[in-house]
Amino acid sequence: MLLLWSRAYFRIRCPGGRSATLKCFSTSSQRRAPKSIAMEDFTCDLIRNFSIIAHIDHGKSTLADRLLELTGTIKKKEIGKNEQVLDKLKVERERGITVKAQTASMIHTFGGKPHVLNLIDTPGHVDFAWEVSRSLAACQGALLLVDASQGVQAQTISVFHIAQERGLKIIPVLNKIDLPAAQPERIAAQMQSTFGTDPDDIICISAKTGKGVEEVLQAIIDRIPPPNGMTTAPLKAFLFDSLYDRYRGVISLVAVQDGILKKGDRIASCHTNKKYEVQEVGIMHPEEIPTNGLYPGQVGYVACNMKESSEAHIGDTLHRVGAAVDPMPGFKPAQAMVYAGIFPVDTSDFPKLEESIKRLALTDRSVTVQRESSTALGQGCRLGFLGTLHMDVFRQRLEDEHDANIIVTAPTVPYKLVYKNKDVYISNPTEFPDAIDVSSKVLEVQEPVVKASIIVPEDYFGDMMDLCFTHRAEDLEHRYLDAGTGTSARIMLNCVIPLSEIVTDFFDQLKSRSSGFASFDYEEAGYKASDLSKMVFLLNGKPVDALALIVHRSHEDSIGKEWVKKLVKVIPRQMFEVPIQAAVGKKIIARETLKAYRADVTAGLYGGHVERKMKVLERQKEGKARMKRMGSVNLPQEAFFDLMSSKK
Ligand SMILES: Nc1nc2c(ncn2[C@@H]2O[C@H](COP(=O)(O)OP(=O)(O)OP(=O)(O)O)[C@@H](O)[C@H]2O)c(=O)[nH]1
Repeated sequence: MLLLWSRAYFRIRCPGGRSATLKCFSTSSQRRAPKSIAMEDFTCDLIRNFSIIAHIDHGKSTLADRLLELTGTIKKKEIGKNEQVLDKLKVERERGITVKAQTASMIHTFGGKPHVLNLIDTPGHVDFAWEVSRSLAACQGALLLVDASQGVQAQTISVFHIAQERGLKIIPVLNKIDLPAAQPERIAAQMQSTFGTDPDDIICISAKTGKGVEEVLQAIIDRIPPPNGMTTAPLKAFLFDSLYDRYRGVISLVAVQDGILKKGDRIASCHTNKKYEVQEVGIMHPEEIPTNGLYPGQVGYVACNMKESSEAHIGDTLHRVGAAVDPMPGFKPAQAMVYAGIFPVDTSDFPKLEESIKRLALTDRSVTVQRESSTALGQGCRLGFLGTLHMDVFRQRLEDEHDANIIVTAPTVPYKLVYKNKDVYISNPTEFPDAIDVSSKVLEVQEPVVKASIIVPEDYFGDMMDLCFTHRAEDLEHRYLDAGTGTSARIMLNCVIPLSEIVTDFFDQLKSRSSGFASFDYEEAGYKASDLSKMVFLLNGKPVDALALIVHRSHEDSIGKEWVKKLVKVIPRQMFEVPIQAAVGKKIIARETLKAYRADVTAGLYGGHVERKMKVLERQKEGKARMKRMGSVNLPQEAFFDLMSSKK
C-alpha cells in the first residue's frame, strides 16, 4: 500500500498533435514529506531501472528534470532556469556538467497501475567514464540521448558500447529538436549507420520545452525489460554507489537482486565480510525517503552504521548474515590516471587541509589520497584523479566547500619502471631516477597510453592529424562517418596516444583548432616503452623538488625553455643575480637569469666623489657575490601559486 500519495491528472500534448491523459502521482512530499512508503506492492513487473547516457552537454540532466516533473516527483517551479535537480554540487551548477551520478526514484501510473522508475543519472565527461559504467550496472535499459544539431559524438559511441556490452535495452532519443540547427533526419541516418538503429525506434524530443518527453516515459515502460528477482531467495543487494552523511556515516546505494532488505536486518558484505545492522532503508525521491523495505528489482539506499567510505566497496554484494550468497560480478575499480600534489598556501594550514581532503574524498570514491612532503612546499597530499577535469573539479570543490587556499602541482601520470625482477609504478616525479642507466638498474621506462577517438568535420581533419602527431600519436587510422563534404562530412580518427600528452593542453587545442567541432574520447590501452627522463629546475644551482617533471626526450627543449621563462616571471628579484636552469641529468637544457634587485647604496652620497661611489658599489657587488655563494633562493608559495595557475 502506498501511504500519503495523492493522484493528479494531467492533459499533455504529444508531438504530432496527439494528446493523452496521464495519471501522475503528485506526491504529498510537495506539501509535506511522506513518513514512509510501502514498497512491497512494487513487484518486478512494475519496476524499470534505467539510465540516460550521452555525450557531454547533449541534455541528460535537462531530460532528467523533465521526467521528474512529469512524474510529479518534483514541482515545476522548484527548478531554476539552468539549475538541474540531479546536479546537486555547486561546481556542477556553475560549470553545467554532471560530476557525480545521482539516483532518483519516480512513481508514475501506467495502465492504471503505479510503477517505480529508477533513474540513475550518469556524468558525460570522458574523465567520468567509470561513473557511467558503475551506474549502468544497476540498470536494465538506457536512453541514448543525441543532440539533434551536433549528432553522434565520440562519447556517444563509447557509452553506447558500454551499454551494449552490459546487455542493456537501448532507447535512442534525439534531443534539442527545438533548435533551428536541428537536423533530426540526418542525425537519425547517422545513428542508423553508426549503431544500426532503426529510425522508427528513435524518439524526437526537446528536453528544454518538454516536447516528446511523455513518449519517452511510455517507451521506458514498453521497451525496457523489468528486473527479475525473487522475494523468497536469500538477500542479494548490489552496492553501486555511496554517499556520506555527517550523522549517519556512509549511506550505500543498492539495487536489490533477490530477497528483502529491511530495517533491523543483520547484513554482511561479500567483499569485507564485515557485519552491520540495517538502521534505515529507503528510496531517493529525489531526496531520501524511508520505506518499509526494499524488494527484488528495487533501487534505494541503506544506512547501516558504516563508518569509513572504504567499507562501502563499489561493486560489492550485500547479503543476510548466515545466508551467504555468490557475489554478483563487480566491475573494474576506478583507476587514477592523473596525479598531483596539493599543498596549503600557508604551510600551517596543513592539518585543516588534510581534514578537508579526507572529507571530500568520502563523497568522491574515485580519488586516491596519500601524504606527501616537499622541501619547497612543506607538508601536503598527493592525490590521484580520473583525469584533469576531475582534478580541477576536486580543486574547485576544496575551495568552494572547504574554503581551502591551495597550490596544485603540475599533473603527472603513473609511470612504470621495469627492473630485472619487478615493476615499480611511480606517481611523483621526485621518485623518478635522475638518470636511466646502469646505475639506476632500470631496464626500461614505460608510460600509460590510451586509445583515442576523435570525431571531426572533414574541414578540420588536417589540423587534427597535426595535433595528434605533435602529441606523439601512433597507429593513426580514420574512416568517414557520414557522406557529404566540408563541415557536413565527418571523420572518425583513431590513434594510440600517451596519456601524459592528453593531460596537458590537448583538449584545449582540440577544441580551439576545430572551432569546437571536434569531440574526443579515450580508453586505457596499457603501457608502452618510452624515452623519458626527469627534468629538474635549479634556482641558483639548487634543485626545487616540487617543480620536477617527467618529460619525453622530444619535448625536453621546448618544455625546459617554457618553464624557465615562466619561472623568471614569477620569482621575486633577490639581492643577487639568480640563474634559473632546467636540467636533465647533468645537462642544462635551458637558462634564464633573474636580474638582481639593485638597492641604491650611493643614494646618501652627495657631491662628486666618484671614487667613493665606485668603492661603495664595489662593496655591494662583493656582498652580493657572498650572498649568492651562501644564499638559497626562496620560492615563495605565492610564486608557486602564480606558476601553477599560469598554465591554465
Ligand atoms: N535548445 C535546447 N537546449 C537544451 C535542450 N536540452 C538541454 N539543453 C541545453 O543544453 C545544455 C546542456 O544540457 P545538460 O542537461 O546540462 O546536459 P548534460 O548532458 O546533462 O551535460 P553533462 O551533465 O555535463 O553531461 C544546457 O544549456 C541545456 O539548457 C533542448 O531540448 N533544447
